[in-house]
Amino acid sequence: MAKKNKLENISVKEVFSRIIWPKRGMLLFGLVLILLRSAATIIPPKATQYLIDDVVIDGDLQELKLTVGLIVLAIIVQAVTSFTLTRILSVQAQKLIAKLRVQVQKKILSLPINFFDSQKSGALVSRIMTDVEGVRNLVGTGFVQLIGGAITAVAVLFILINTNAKLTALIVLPIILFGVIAMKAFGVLRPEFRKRGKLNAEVTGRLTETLNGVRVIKGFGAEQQEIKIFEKGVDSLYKVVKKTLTATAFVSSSATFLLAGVASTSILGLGGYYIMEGTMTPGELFAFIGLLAVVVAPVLQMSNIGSQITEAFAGLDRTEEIMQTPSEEDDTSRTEELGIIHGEVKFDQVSFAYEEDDDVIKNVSFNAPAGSVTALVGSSGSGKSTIAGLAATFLNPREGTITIDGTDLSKVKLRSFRSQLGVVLQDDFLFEGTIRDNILFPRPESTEAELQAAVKAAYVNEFTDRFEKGLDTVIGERGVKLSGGQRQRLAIARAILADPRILILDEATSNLDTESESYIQQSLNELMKGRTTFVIAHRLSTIKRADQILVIEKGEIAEQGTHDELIAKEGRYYQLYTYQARI
Ligand SMILES: Nc1ncnc2c1ncn2[C@@H]1O[C@H](COP(=O)(O)OP(=O)(O)OP(=O)(O)O)[C@@H](O)[C@H]1O
Repeated sequence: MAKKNKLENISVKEVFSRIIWPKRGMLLFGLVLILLRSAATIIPPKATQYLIDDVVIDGDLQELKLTVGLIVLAIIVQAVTSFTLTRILSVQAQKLIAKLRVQVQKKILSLPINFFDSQKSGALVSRIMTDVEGVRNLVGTGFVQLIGGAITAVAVLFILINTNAKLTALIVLPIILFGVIAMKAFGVLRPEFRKRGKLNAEVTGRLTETLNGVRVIKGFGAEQQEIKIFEKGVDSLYKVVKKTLTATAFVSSSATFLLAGVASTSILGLGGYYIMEGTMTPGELFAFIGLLAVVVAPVLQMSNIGSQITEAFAGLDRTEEIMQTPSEEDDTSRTEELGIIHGEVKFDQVSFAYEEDDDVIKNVSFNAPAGSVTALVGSSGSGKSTIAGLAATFLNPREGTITIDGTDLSKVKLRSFRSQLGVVLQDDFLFEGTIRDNILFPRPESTEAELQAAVKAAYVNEFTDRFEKGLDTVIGERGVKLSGGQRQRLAIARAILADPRILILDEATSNLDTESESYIQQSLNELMKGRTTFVIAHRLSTIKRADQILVIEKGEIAEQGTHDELIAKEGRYYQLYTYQARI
């Protein structure tokens, strides 16, 4: 079951051990570069002090050249270290983002079907692509700058105390005040950043649905409705972003006001007075102000980085929520590895509920011998898809057992079962690519001969032969559009190639012309041959050739038998058969 939106904060310790520690070598190198850069930033003010107080006064031309040379060198070191730092750390951060995206996508694909029922696909896309981006602030320049900045600030503070303790005291108070403001602001920011991630996912999710459903929206002239919903979503997103911007701006401007404003003007005033008094040289004051900038710059930077890191944590909180959701395979009771199966499926008093205490399948028992075809018929909402979902292990019984060749399906390792399962659904999933890729996708390692055999068995070549590029024709948004019947045959070819022992078939209801219909029937016959098939049947021809028909009513088996038996019985099936043209 998907964990209900209860967000646990990911702890600093966890982030440290999982994200920062593995990159320690590179981060340490980054730190060394930062310290080197900091040392280089201290040189110009100190050298200038020497220049003003000694070199110029002494008129020593040689020393003047040397001092200016040293300043130039320091500036070059600053430039080179800054470049290397950004280059190395940012690239590493992007590498980590790529890795995390892969992990999150893998995890999401491992989650049970009911997780997807409760999530918008667009929202999941945003979780995979956007939520992990924040880590660039942890591994990128952010974290290292935070540490490096703090070390530099403390070191320079010592130099300042050494130069003039009283003046230094003047700047400590505003720095502490700023620290308090920043901490408060970050506390406010984290939930807001998290909310932003959630809203972003929601808006993206709805947008994806809108674009996918554009035919229905236009068909009902409902564009205005969608525009309003999107506007509302975007507006909430904007409001949250505004709030985070306000908090971040408040932090940076209070830093500018307290540190650059209050601290530096007081120093200018008091320092000027000291010069008049003769207790400080102009060079010392100049150096002091220059060094003050070296202290203030990382503190200012820290305020920015602080919010970036807060953002990173918020994103990781959301990623963590996904990573903590139990995967299908996490079920510790799934220990049995299935070998090659015959395919006998038995339902023994199976009940199932989507919502607690509301059984949609009640006490269903039947036996599907290996290689037999079981047709599920019944009115809409009676539970046909749910039974098929149970047989496919997409759902697990609440009560009762389903066995495969006598092994309890709920104890079986999913991979060992699903590798022998095939599903062909209504309006089956085809992706943009060639027809060949679409058929090969469950079994990419198949040989050309196997592929050709599947293509023939499903009568796909009947239409691909007419395409100039045959099986290599691109289909989808930017390629050839296939008709409903052609799509179905392609999906059938895919299933034939996969050669499953158990087949779940949700027959498409679309009306096809007689020629297409006959191709589909023949390819379905080919597909079902020798496989245990559960078919949610809409074609009379499929139902007639089924070994058994289960008539499902309100989650129960109302009748069971072959077509002839059930017609002779003149019960529910007979009614459905005679009153409805299609079942
Ligand atoms: N994911 C779900 N969450 C909650 N309830 C569901 C879910 N899927 C189906 N149901 C409910 O379970 C019942 C059986 O649905 P099911 O899809 O199995 O019926 P069906 O016979 O396949 O219907 P149809 O022929 O219309 O596809 C219905 O009442 C439906 O509303």
